[in-house]
Amino acid sequence: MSTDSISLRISELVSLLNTYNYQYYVLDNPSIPDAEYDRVFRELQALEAEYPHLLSPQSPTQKVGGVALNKFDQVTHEVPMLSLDNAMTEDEFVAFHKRINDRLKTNQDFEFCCEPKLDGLAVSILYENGKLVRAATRGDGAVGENITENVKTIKSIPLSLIGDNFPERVEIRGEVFMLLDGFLAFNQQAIENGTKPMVNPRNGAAGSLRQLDSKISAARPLAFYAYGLGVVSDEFELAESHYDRLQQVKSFGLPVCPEITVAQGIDDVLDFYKNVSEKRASLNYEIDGTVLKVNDIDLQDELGFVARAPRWAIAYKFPAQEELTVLNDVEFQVGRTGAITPVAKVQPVFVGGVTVSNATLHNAEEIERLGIMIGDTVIIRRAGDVIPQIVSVVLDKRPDDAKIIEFPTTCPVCDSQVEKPEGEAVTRCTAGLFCGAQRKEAIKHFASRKAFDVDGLGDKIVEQLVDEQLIQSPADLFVLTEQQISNLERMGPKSAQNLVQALQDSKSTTLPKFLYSLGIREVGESTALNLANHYQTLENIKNADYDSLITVSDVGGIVANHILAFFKESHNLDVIAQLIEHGVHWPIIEKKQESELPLLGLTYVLTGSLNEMGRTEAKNALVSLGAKVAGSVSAKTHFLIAGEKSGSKLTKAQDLGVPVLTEDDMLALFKQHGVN
Ligand SMILES: NC(=O)c1ccc[n+]([C@@H]2O[C@H](COP(=O)([O-])OP(=O)(O)OC[C@H]3O[C@@H](n4cnc5c(N)ncnc54)[C@H](O)[C@@H]3O)[C@@H](O)[C@H]2O)c1
Ligand SMILES: [Zn+2]
Repeated sequence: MSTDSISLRISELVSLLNTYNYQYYVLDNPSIPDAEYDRVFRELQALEAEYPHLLSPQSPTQKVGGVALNKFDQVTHEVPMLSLDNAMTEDEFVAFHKRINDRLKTNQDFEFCCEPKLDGLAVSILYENGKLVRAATRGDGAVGENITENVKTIKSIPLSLIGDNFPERVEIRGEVFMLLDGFLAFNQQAIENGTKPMVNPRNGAAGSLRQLDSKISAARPLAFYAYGLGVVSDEFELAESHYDRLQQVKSFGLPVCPEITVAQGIDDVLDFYKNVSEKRASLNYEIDGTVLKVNDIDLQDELGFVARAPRWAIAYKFPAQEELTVLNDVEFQVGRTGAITPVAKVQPVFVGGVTVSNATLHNAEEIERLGIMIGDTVIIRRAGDVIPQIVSVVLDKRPDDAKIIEFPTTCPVCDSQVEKPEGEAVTRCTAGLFCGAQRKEAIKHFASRKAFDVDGLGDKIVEQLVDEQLIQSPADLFVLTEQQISNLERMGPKSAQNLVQALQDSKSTTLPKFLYSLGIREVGESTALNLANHYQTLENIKNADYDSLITVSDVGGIVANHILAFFKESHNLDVIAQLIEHGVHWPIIEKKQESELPLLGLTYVLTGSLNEMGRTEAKNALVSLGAKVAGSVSAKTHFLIAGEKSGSKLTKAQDLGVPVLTEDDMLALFKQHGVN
């Protein structure tokens, strides 16, 4: 490369880093992952090292990134707040260790204070006579922003130091970070409210702290750990090691990260790194590596500083959890309950310790929220064992031929209609009985105890039958031969004969059971019973429209739409027709007169355990008498039936003055109306 092209590349890199720094430090809204930033940074560092005459003192490699915004008062740091050099690999850490060993001309193994690298932002907090008087951000290292009022709202930071053994004037430095549970809750709420979620906890913390209105900071889940000192009054006697100084800071009343330990030599440090990386997923805050500091303060002083970082410390980072990649395509997978999930097919990339080529896009709303298109450069995240996610799109890198992602209008597995009920995020295939993706679940449900109750047809057998392609829908069960069944694993001629007999026997059923067996979404046993009582025949139910369906007890708008979608799908109707053709039948239901529904208009709630009958049985009996059975007690509840060990529902009923019946009262009621 000619010097010209090198200096051109250097100025390109400088301008890129300046842009990234601006997005990260000023806007608290980075457009690329840290790993990409670090690569660009290192490329620049390497070029500057090779061509020192091209190194400018204005280069981002010579400065602490960040600026103090004018909207805040400025604070000049009495001792500059620096950054840290970093090591990405064990070799780089070992090289760092050798460098300081050479510099100190020792060959001994000195101590390191080993700390997690907290992923938040550095803050300086000044106490005078034990009172918090000022807090500031790092800014450009020399001048930071006065954020005293915001810092005062952080619960783990004391407004007054404790005890009486602290310096008259002391500046504590540490990291403000966001607690993960609070971060997740905040983002979930933001998505529900249609407001902008935080990109990650680090930027969430920075954005929350750099607010003019301290009420906003106060409402965010921020916390603080101290990891160092700035100015300290001369008279105060500080300990001689970094670790002991942190213990002093702790005795002043400031929190210090409990994971911090002292290690002797390289091997112990590497153990610490390994232990913390294993613990990482279980911590309630994000860390992106370890910070390893020469423990002895005299040695620290001997080593001193370079332009932007101390020589006596290094950030040994974990492999990146966020990386850049390209979205090549989107595939749509159908889950076992019919949910259609878009899966991002990305350019394979090493992230979170493994090579990733797929990431979930969740649903249509997520695609819209991200504004993502095929061909986009995206930030992908893989943390711990969590399925890789697409975090955001790098809009600057969108190619001209980027393609819109089309959500399928029919099921990619069985080509049936899909539905996406209003207000729901999930799109589903409506062919519950027919769809290949849903086959196993649909047939297991069909054969289950409360449905067709086929003796000997457990989940394992259903799976084998489907895997062997002996059945494709519940209707195929009834044409299975003993021969076919006896060839299955753990099945002999005798059990095959029994199973065929059990299938024959199950053909005689009831309309509520039949309806329930179909596995229509959200049509449980009691809804099926209500539908059967209301319409008497399957034909009537198939022909019912929305307005009619919602008049049925227990059926709301959502359930009505599921029922309509189910019977609109011709594949489902085919399976039903086959079932009937194979001899499935049920007795005609006599329409009950209103006089035969003595509990019409009454709402019951069941709680606690019953001795004489199951809860479902009791519920069905109540429904057959016209009652509505609700899941929770409210002012609209007429009676609570409380079995043994009743808990909060009983208390609530008593509070609301809802009459409470015992199991015996209930049995008496059933007896009175001829139900047993
Ligand atoms: N994505 C982007 O666009 C973008 C832009 C700029 C910077 N960055 C990221 O920020 C990094 C540079 O930021 P930086 O200069 O703050 O350096 P740094 O974050 O790599 O290291 C210095 C900082 O570490 C923090 N820290 C956490 N735990 C600590 C501990 N126990 N002891 C001491 N310090 C601790 C302090 O805040 C300190 O200021 C880059 O490497 C990159 O990862 C990303
Ligand atoms: Zn399907």
